[in-house]
Amino acid sequence: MQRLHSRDAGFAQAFAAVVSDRRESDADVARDVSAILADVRARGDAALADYTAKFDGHALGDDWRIPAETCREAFDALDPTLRAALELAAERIRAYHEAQLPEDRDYIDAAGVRLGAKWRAVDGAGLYVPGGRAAYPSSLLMNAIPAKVAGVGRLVVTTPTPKGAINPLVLAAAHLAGVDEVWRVGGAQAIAALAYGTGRIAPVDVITGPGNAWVAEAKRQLYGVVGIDMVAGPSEILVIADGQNDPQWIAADLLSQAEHDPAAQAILITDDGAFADAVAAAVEAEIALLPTAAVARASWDAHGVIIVVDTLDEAPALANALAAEHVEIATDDPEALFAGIRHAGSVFLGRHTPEAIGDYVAGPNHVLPTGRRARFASGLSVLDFMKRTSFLSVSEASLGAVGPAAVALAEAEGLAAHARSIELRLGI
Ligand SMILES: NC(=O)c1ccc[n+]([C@@H]2O[C@H](COP(=O)([O-])OP(=O)(O)OC[C@H]3O[C@@H](n4cnc5c(N)ncnc54)[C@H](O)[C@@H]3O)[C@@H](O)[C@H]2O)c1
Ligand SMILES: N[C@H](CO)Cc1c[nH]c[nH+]1
Ligand SMILES: [Zn+2]
Repeated sequence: MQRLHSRDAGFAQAFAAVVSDRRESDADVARDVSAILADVRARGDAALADYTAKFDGHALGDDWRIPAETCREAFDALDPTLRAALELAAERIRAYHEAQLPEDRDYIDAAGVRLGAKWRAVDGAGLYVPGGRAAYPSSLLMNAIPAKVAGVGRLVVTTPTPKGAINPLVLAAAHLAGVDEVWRVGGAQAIAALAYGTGRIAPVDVITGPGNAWVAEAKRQLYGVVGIDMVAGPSEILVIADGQNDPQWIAADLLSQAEHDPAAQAILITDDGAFADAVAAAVEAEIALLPTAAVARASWDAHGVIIVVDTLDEAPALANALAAEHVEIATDDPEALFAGIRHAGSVFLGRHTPEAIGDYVAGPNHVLPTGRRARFASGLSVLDFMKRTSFLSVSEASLGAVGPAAVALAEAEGLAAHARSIELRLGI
């Protein structure tokens, strides 16, 4: 962990280095991913099986696809408390995303031209559910429920099953969310299979979901062959906290994201130096209690940052430069700082809103842009599974009103056939 003070000489340079920290994807990852994508495109299922053996330690036999029946059985066998938790999460995620459904437009403008747009779902969506270091039934719900709400016809999940171990809660979530296909493949190779198709897996139109550096880079490289939601890579949290917080709570919040991945990042901004010390000590005490200590330790040591500022008024500008996936504001009046936050995947307001509540049950999507992409991207939504087709209808009268201007522009562009197609109808 590195500790900075905004008053120190050299802070601007040190902070710039934090902002440009390339945790997610370096040249090696990009090169390895492009080789994997090319190989899956060329060799299909054989390449998928090879990479699954290499990275997941699992030999695919006749068990590539998990039958719907197995998912239903996993759901039926759930412990009642876990089943209720999954159902609560699903209900809340569904309600939040139903409110995102866009409305078609159809109207006649002042010139008498009928104009509008129709929203339609994609035919097939590939939903990446991470599974390398942890299993993510919550990410299955976060992917599949918006896709269902959008009206996608075919929902295809890919998820790695390291050493062949299948997480039953992921299967139960697939049943609950109405997923059509579950394939036991992960990593860049799974993204390639979804984009190009293989002998077994038919291609999809859009790929969504989070993953580690290889998954995120594969989606980035394949954009254009398929649609993607955004690049949702290793998790990040920025906590802005005054000295009135319990240091243990804040330490736990920082570690909640550090434990995802050695490439994850947790940052604290505070205006209280003694509180910064207390949080640093609490992180050490909390890490010792975690079964995920090794990953959390690697992330905190390599990418953790504590920044002490003179006043929290400095925090929004720093937060906007970081454009973090998650921003927690733990103060009495979080709205005051929230007003200045322009770039963040999701913001958690107040001392009783830990980021982890958003990971599971709050309702907004936890698939969020990382690596400063919140400057231009948003969290996964129903709209990522839909596209808009515009339409127009021009009557003889309204062609008379707007047609001559189009003819003038076509002639100015030197495109005579364009001009004629309008002029002939105008009888010119
Ligand atoms: N941004 C978000 O919205 C969000 C949400 C949830 C999780 N996450 C992130 O998802 C990630 C989950 O990562 P994970 O590793 O547990 O699961 P994962 O499924 O994303 O990755 C596992 C796969 O990575 C591939 N891989 C691992 N090492 C490789 C190597 N050296 N070369 C090529 N491929 C390799 C393997 O194919 C393996 O199957 C974490 O980074 C977590 O922070 C992000
Ligand atoms: N924090 C992750 C997004 O960065 C989502 C998640 C799923 N399960 C636990 N956490
Ligand atoms: Zn999380």
